[in-house]
Amino acid sequence: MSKQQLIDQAIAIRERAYVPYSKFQVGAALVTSSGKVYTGCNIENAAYPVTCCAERVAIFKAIADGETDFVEMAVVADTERPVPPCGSCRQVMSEFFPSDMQIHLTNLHANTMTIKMEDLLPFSFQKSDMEK
Ligand SMILES: O=c1ccn([C@H]2C[C@H](O)[C@@H](CO)O2)c(=O)[nH]1
Ligand SMILES: [Zn+2]
Repeated sequence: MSKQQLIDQAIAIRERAYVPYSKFQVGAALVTSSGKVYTGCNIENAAYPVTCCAERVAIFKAIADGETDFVEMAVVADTERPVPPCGSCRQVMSEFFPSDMQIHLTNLHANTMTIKMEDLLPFSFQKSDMEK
């Protein structure tokens, strides 16, 4: 699975976004250590805050399927710059992704930025912070 193949999967699933409110489609594709790819699109709701972002849909699909080890992710939206994940998604990513995991953020013009988890959410609250 090349970086471009992963981005292509994110672009494809983006078409399934349920976005009657924002009309802003986002797609994500997540690779597990077992080599599987889990994809996600954003799913909105009439009660706006209930919306789930594409990144979390992909992560939660994988977790529910028993996959907990992740190696790479791609996220795409029709943005001017590579799409920046929201704060809630960054926190969920930091729960499951290794600090050196690479996340490819891109747009429909192939402007791509690859960033490590620890740089996407530095000084993040972790499970270990609750253990003295
Ligand atoms: O990285 C992002 C940013 C936004 N959204 C979604 C949430 C909402 O449906 C719409 C507008 O915020 O885009 C994502 O899925 N991922
Ligand atoms: Zn988000």
